[in-house]
Amino acid sequence: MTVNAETHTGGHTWKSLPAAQQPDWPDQAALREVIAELESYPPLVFAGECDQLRERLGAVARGEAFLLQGGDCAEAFDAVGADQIRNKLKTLLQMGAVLTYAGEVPVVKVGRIAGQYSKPRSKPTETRDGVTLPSYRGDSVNGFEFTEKARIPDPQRLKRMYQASASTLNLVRAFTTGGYADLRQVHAWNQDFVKSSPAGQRYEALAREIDRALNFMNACGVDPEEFKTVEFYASHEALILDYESALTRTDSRTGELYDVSGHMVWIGERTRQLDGAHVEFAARIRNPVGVKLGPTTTPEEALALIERIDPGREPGRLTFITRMGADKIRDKLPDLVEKVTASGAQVAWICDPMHGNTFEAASGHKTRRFDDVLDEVKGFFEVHKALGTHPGGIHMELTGDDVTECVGGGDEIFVDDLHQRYETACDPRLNRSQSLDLAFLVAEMYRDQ
Ligand SMILES: O=C[C@H](O)[C@H](O)COP(=O)(O)O
Ligand SMILES: C=C(OP(=O)(O)O)C(=O)O
Repeated sequence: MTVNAETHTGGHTWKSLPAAQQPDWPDQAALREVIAELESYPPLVFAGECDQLRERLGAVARGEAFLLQGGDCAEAFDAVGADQIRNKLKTLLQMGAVLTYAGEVPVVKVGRIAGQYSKPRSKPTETRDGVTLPSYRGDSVNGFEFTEKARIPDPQRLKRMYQASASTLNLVRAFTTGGYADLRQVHAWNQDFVKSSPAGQRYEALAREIDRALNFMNACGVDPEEFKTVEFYASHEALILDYESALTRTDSRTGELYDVSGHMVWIGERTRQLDGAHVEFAARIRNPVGVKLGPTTTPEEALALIERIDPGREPGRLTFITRMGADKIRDKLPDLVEKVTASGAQVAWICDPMHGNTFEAASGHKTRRFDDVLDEVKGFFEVHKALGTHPGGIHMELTGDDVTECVGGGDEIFVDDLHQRYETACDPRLNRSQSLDLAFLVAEMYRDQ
């Protein structure tokens, strides 16, 4: 990986195009200083790892693997402690074990982690009790606290984003390669959970089966190294382009540009304009790229996105993350999948059953019903089954903590419970029990497919 005068030129072509959802930084000179500093920082990931993930996602696109992508809606600078990171990872590892064992499919594990600090918003301002302030846009931009001072965009926060991402990634790497993610730990991941939750008990039964399978293999003299560590990748929305392009570097092996702020980045529903800066940025980097597709997406737009971002039609390069809403997916998805498939492109199709199913409860909490989330995933599987295409994975907002942000699930959360542990800075996440419930149900759907 080299950083030289040329490094960023190819990564700057977005600058002449309209960029949606960018902060209104009040001090441009301060922003320029921060960008220059970020440009001197070392990469957070290695370009070769991005290539490896692209290959893994190629298997997803070809129908040979399943993507589990999940984590916080918005990571927070004050939540980078070991317990919080371990809890998220543990939940994803447990979901991965369920999907691999019960779904009988290799699972590619990607966190919404170590960089998910920036949020696009529906409205630029928020009003409370007659006071109007700029909306919170993620810890990378401004503070969550509803005060004038906190809500002023501060570019120094971009450096904190880098530091928080680096610390998180460091711990994730330690956990996933240092023994914690060894498959023999399937019970340990569940220890604090087994007694308190039906999902935990169901998981324990599955973990016993995995144990028996491992013991059997061991008795046969097979003890694969692959079971001792886990391949785990980091992803986030590439929203704040000044940050992303400051971390875009020329790979010395290939001379190509990589956004080394994470392994995979995606473009959101609000920033996927074909003539916009985000698509231009994504087209220039070699990382695997995701694009969110909401219910208004036309097949022509999807095909144009493929032309821009994946002109070489390389499986794994482009992942379409559909987020239609449970009530729309069965209507809207078939045409997209059919026309994209007919074009010969091999994208990975992933279902985000969260963002199309948000509503405001009477208490004022933004929430989602577990049943709507499940229904969107069901619709996703139905559509792919009818078309003979591959339901490639799920993209979830979840946490390892026992929060009360989404209603329903086996260990049911009611609307009246929402206030108890509502901790998200933006959208509601499934808690650990709801996440595991969902993993079991998705594994069944996958096997039935
Ligand atoms: O996480 C996604 C978006 O940032 C979020 O859904 C926007 O929420 P808002 O409608 O409250 O702005
Ligand atoms: C903003 C997000 O989603 P979308 O772009 O689909 O609304 C998100 O996933 O954080």
